[in-house]
Amino acid sequence: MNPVSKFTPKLRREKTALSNSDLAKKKDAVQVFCRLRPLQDDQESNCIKLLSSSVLALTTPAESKLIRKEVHCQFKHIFTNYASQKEVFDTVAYPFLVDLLHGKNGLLFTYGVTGSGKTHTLTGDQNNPGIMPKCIYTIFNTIADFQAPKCVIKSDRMNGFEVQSREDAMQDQLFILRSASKTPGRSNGKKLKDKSYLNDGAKIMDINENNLYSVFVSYIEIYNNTVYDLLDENSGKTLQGKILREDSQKNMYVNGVVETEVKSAEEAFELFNIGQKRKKMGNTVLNSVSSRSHSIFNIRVVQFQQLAHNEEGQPVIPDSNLLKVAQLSLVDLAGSERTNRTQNTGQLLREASQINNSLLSLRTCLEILRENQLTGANRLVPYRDSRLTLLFKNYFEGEGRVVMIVCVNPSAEDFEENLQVMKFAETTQDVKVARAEPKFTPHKKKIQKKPATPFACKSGGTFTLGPKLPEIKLSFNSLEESQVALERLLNVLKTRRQKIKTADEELDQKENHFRKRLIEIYQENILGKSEVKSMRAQLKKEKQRCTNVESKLADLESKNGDLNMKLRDHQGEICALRNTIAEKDLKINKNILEKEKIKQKMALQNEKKDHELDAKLRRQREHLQAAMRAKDSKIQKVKEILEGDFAPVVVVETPPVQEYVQPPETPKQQTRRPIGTPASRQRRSRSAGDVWLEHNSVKPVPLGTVLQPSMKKRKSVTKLSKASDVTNPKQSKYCLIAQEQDDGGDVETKVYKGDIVPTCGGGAQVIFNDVERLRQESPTADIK
Ligand SMILES: Nc1ncnc2c1ncn2[C@@H]1O[C@H](COP(=O)(O)OP(=O)(O)OP(=O)(O)O)[C@@H](O)[C@H]1O
Repeated sequence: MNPVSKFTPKLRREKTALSNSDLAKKKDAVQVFCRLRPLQDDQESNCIKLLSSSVLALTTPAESKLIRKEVHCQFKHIFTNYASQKEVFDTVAYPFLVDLLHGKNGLLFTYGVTGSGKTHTLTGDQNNPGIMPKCIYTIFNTIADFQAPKCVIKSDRMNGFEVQSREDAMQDQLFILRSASKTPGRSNGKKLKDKSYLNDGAKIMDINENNLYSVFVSYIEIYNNTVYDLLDENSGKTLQGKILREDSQKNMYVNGVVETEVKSAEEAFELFNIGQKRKKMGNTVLNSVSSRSHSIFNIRVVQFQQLAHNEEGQPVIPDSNLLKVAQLSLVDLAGSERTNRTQNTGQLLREASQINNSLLSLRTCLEILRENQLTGANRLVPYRDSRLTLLFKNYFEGEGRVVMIVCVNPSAEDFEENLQVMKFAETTQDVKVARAEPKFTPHKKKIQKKPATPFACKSGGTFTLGPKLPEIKLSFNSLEESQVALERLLNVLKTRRQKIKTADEELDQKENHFRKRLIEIYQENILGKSEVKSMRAQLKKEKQRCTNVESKLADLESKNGDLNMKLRDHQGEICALRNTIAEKDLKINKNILEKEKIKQKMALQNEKKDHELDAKLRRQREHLQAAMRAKDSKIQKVKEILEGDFAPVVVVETPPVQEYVQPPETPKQQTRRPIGTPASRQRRSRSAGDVWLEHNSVKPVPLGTVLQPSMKKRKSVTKLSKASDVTNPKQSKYCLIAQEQDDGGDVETKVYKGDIVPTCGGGAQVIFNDVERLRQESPTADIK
């Protein structure tokens, strides 16, 4: 049975009128909610303080290097870390569903730092379902009794919907069943209850019960600024990028996106799970299951008024133009990341930079929108900077309600990122978007009606010329009977003629209608042809542009190649020059080293010479001093001899002074020439061992050397005051120790040694036969 449209296109004109005047007046600010997630660890420090149910304070953590401050942020409502998924759904998403089932669009997106709970809020898990599963359940709980037959409404993959005949719908249903049984992963929503979520039975109360509803879902992701269809079965393992297009009503849509009709929540979840498996996820330091792309789960509800049922009890379906279409986009944005915290590298780092770029574009667009609205400026909003903003362009320009949930991890570690998130939230709240109005399908495509057979009668039976011709039996016997038969024949012929005339008229009418239709088709064909022609021209232009760009690219590439060659040459030259420089540097360094060595050598030689000269000088000086001292001591001794009452002392001539004089080992008397020694004096007996008379005139500086005068038995005196000091017959040896210290601290010790020889007068005389000299140089003398 072909569907018959019972509507006039009036409603459409009403909609256009609304969009021009009323929409411009009714504007609502974007609603921004905040949801705090629980801290992972109770010990973690918190940077967020709740001041009321809509205001929070963000405080700089003590360990931060930033100046300490408290930033206050206001939201439509703040959900604390204790808030349940139901509370979030009831407050944020429920109003969206009311709108959706009344034909109004909506965009709900979660925004926040990675790991702040965006996916948890939007999807949740089986026991704790988030906004998406709750929305799906609520829709099906509500429209359970008002669902349109499957496949009667069909997506045209160009953002529009078309109405199918029941036969086509049946065929499509069969096709779906067959392909579902062939595809191992698909179970047509029947066996997937175990993968489902908890249904709390929520419903929307005031829907239009005269309408029938069809629900369609699509699931896309924007990864590295490319749009992918997560439900595209034909792409194989690698998803193909999709392009964004504008439909006739300037709505952005993903060209060729798979939009599947679902008849139960489970079917929707099955598709969501299929898409979820294809979604790009990553394991980062901050979240083990981190979304690396922005994912968009679209729910579209198509509704139409059910005016009548046909003889078979099937609803009569209206024209495609009168379908009311509304869309709810649930967007899970990838988390903003600071690379120094996530420590991402390679692919993850590239992804993060793309994520941050697209979020930055979103922020820029909203900032410019706000500026335009606040100042009346007309700055171009750069929606085209990223696929994310381009896709949602219509929402920000008044295609529906926009709500953002800012997810926040209150951990002090997230402070700096949270600060940025709060700034963005502030900007977003100031943006106003036109209030959503019910939308009708943007596509005008009508179903193909089968052309009526010109000769078919309305009842659908075969064409007859009317009642059968009566049998005529003419008889000359009964003229009356013949007359009646002829009249009956005449009547039948008249009826037939009338019928033929009516058929002729009908035929003419149909012919006219057919001709008219033919002309229409011809005109459409001409229009189509001219459209094709203009598109071909455009394509040609584009191709030409492409060729130009390609040739430019080739030029640039060859130039680039030349430049690279030159660069390589220059690099080679630079390398050679560097090598030469390095060699020269090496030589210079060698020369410097040699010079340094020569200098050191010369300095050493100079020093040596200086030392030698010094030593020579010192020796000469000492020699002179010694000579002087010898003279002095001679004079002194002569004096003492003259003054004393003991025998005159014979002084041994001092040997020439040396640097260091070792005490003589062998009998020195043999080598020394005694001066003035009395020839025949008796020497004291030495059988009992020599006893030394040690004469220390002053307190001597302790020698502290191994060279000590060898005196086994000794008697020490500091002064010879009496003659008996010398004449004691036990003493046979005399030793005089004298010390001198010069200005430089050098000490010179002299040990004069001699034999005590008794004199004939009963006195004694000392015959000096040896002198030992020990010079001790002060270690600091050289430094001076
Ligand atoms: N309100 C909450 N209550 C309980 N657990 C939460 C809440 N919010 C988040 N979580 C948990 O925190 C973890 C990270 O959350 P989620 O994956 O939702 O972060 P995300 O913002 O989507 O991160 P990304 O941007 O990296 O994808 C998950 O294990 C999630 O269960």
